[in-house]
Amino acid sequence: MRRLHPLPVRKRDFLEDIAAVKYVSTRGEAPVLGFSDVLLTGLAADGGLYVPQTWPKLSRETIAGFAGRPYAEVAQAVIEPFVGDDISREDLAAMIGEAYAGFRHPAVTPLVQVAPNRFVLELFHGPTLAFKDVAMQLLGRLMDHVLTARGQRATIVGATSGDTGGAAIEAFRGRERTDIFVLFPDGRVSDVQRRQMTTPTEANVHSLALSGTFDDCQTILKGMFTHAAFRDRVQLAGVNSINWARIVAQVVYYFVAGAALGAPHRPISFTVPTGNFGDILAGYVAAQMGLPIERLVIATNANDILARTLENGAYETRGVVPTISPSMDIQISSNFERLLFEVHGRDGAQIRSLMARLSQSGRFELAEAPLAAIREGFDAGRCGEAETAATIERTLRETGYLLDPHTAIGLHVAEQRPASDAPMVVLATAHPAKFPDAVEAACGVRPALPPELEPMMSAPERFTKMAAERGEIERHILDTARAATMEVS
Ligand SMILES: Cc1ncc(COP(=O)(O)O)c(C=O)c1O
Ligand SMILES: N[C@@H](CCOP(=O)(O)O)C(=O)O
Repeated sequence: MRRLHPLPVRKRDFLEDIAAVKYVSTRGEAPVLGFSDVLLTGLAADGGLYVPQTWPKLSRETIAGFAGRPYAEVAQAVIEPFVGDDISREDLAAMIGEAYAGFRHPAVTPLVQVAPNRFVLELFHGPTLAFKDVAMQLLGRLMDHVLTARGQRATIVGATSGDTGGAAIEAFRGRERTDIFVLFPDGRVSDVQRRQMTTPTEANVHSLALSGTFDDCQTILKGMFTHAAFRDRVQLAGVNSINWARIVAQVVYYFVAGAALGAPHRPISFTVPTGNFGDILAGYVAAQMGLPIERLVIATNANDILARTLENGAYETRGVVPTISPSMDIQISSNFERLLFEVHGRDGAQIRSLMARLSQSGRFELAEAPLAAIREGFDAGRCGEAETAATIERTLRETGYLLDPHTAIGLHVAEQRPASDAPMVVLATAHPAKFPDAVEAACGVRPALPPELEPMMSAPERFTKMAAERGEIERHILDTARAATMEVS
């Protein structure tokens, strides 16, 4: 632990726009809320996702000034305009300082050069070795802060394809005001990921292994949020990237990397291993705030719905295929809805219509103009199983750098891109030690866990196996959650 004291707080006048931001739903029919309410609400009551009414802007001088500054200082400048007056500047600074003090690297998210003009942004130095920690360590503190101020409790439910679950449990374990339930697809996560969810002994932690895929877990979760009686009775809150606070915390590292590589004086490109579209959406937000981004490149595994959509304009779900990058085994990318909202002129009615078509027929077609608007900022590429393994092996052989399978997908897709003067940053979303079997099979090297995580590999596991059936899961939560208070229909 390096720093537990609040950071020195800078004056607000270095921001162009500090007005308190209000949030609207992508489906246009939920109440307009402030930051703290959005934080506790998760999914909007109309099934949409909250986005800020306007995008705060950072000046070029502010962005240039981020170069070489401590991570926590940049985080304060980027996050504060989204929080507004809901949380005091001093409290926010203290929470940011604490959230990143425990990271294993002093830079929090260091950049590593792997080729001329190509960099890996290591996002895995948090407690559970995944990029999720960057947002989740702050989210746990923010929620606790708001719940304490309001004298409330909450029941957190999260859906995970492997990493969100462990990071959320780590952030909320033992917290007095929350119970946390994590739904994960049984048999479809790595041993390390499963043990991060099943070995914590705190009474407020509940891991549920569902027979199904991540998409089943996420659909059940969204169903709970639109089941008003259940939602109210357990005081439901969410920690997936449907929660706007998750996205905001992930915007920070785009600015950190961009400024380190010369922004705003030159544009930067980012390739992002993508599943639920939260991480790359944070890049889009950074661009809206003023970071010059040349391209945002979506990298997918065989579950390539987003790559297909960019190719032919049809967003069409297919069955989830298990891969050696299990955290990206996702076909319904929740946060794509936030981008759809932007490219449809923020028209909630159009988003309701697209989402209704998706739930009725598993597909919708994008009109020409919104598709063109998406293609203006984003590219996409896919990487198969053999290419993922080959990228791990070749990168280790040629550079000595050991990739996890998700990051390997990003690097492979980045390598296929035409040459450009803009530096390319590949987001390294997980530490290779989370996927030791896949990494060893690819390159013969078995990455070791940091010593403090070793004991969990032989600790007893505790989890409940359940069918992917929302009613049964809701009953289980009602029986177990300490925040449940009244009858539900
Ligand atoms: C290791 C890893 N890489 C990439 C992703 C995809 O990120 P997102 O869901 O934000 O698109 C995930 C899961 O979210 C992940 O855990
Ligand atoms: N890949 C994620 C899936 C959930 O994504 P989230 O960012 O919406 O929480 C995981 O590892 O659980």
